Amino acid sequence: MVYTESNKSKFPEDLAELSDVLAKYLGYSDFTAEAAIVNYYHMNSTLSAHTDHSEVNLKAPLFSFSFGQSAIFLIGGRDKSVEPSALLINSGDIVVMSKEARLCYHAVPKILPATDSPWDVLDAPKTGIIIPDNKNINFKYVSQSEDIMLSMTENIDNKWHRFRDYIKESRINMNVRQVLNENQTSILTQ
Ligand SMILES: O=C(O)CCC(=O)C(=O)O
Ligand SMILES: [Fe+2]
Repeated sequence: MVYTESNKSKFPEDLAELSDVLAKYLGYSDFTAEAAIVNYYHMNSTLSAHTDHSEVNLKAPLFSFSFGQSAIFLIGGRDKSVEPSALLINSGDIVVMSKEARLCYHAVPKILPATDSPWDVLDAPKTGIIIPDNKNINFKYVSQSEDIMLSMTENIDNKWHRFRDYIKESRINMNVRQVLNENQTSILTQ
């Protein structure tokens, strides 16, 4: 069993908020972000062909957020006889695996150097960085929005270089799923 009630923690509020905004935008009004895998890739990392089938709810879409270096993403069919298509995934791209694609085989055979490096923008003195005014945003999941705004500002001012040095040679993928069916409150009562 991949998912158990005895081994779980609270889903991060900011990622829940981001997933909710995307779900609403795409028309998936019932989507709830309940589990996420964070994949860390070095330049020589690969992820072999697999399907994501451990969730109780296999109808809900899967949202895949990518940052940093680029990747070749292969997506095939429900079995390995289908020849896959290749997509180039760049930093900031979101792959949505929904409907037929939800249970298709996929893989990451290659990480490629990004041609664009948006993380360097923060080296320039405060150009292009707009911290939104949280008073005008209605958050659904984020409870302490002031804290998030504060840590964003602090990270930009003091800690950004650490992330920038890391991401120059890495790719981070956050793979968000709904686990339970609608009206289901725990993994035990399916
Ligand atoms: O890194 C990616 O783009 C895909 C990751 C993935 O397929 C997974 O976590 O199941
Ligand atoms: Fe996957």
